[in-house]
Amino acid sequence: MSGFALEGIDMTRRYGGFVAVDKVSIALVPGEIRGLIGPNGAGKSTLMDALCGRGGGTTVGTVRFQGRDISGLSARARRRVGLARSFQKTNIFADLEVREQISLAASAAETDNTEEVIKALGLSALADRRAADISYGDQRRLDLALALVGKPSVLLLDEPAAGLSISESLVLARLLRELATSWGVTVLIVEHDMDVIFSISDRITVLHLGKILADGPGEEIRANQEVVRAYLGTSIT
Ligand SMILES: Nc1ncnc2c1ncn2[C@@H]1O[C@H](COP(=O)(O)OP(=O)(O)OP(=O)(O)O)[C@@H](O)[C@H]1O
Repeated sequence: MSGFALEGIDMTRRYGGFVAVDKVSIALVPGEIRGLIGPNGAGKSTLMDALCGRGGGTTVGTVRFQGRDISGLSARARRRVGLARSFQKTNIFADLEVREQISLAASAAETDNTEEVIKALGLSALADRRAADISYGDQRRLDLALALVGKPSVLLLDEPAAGLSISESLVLARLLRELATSWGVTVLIVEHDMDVIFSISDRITVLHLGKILADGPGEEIRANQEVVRAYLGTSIT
């Protein structure tokens, strides 16, 4: 056993002749929240896809989940062992009620912790409302609920705070932090909101042009001049 919750070793993904992710290795310790940042097109979503077995292109590399090589498993089988993924675009069905959607996701994941997820995500008061009728911030929380059905031990989150106001983003960040602690979930999160990333990540990995540019605790990343030049610019101090 490696002791890691999730490891990607020498992960490469090509789309035709284009290398979107180039020999990237990443290892998450159980319970950590890892931020994954970098400029547009750096390969962040592609790396998540490669880890969870989704998307097109050709993937090379090894994915280990709690020490077990899962590189040969389909995305569905990886979900079943406990590796969940959420997407930039919301996955919810506008016409279904909140509880119905979570329950549907639960039966697809062959589990039934609908009520537990509703409670943990603070969705009880909205459970009987159609997704179309709740606020965008609540819809993003529902998205997170769908990914958390079945209590996956590793969660890959792609821009969960996209489109949220600063205060909504920070509420979501706090919720994630609490869930990571109380449920022991390990999280890899891609997010362009640097307040969210720096406030919740135990460690941050920076991708640039498909490769790892830096990896370390937040304060180290903020002080890294290469990272500042490639991504953070002067927007963060
Ligand atoms: N299905 C695909 N076919 C061809 N090229 C792709 C495909 N998916 C992604 N790419 C390319 O791979 C590169 C990495 O894309 P990716 O979406 O992973 O970047 P990202 O860091 O997540 O960017 P963003 O922050 O804008 O979401 C980009 O140049 C993108 O155009």
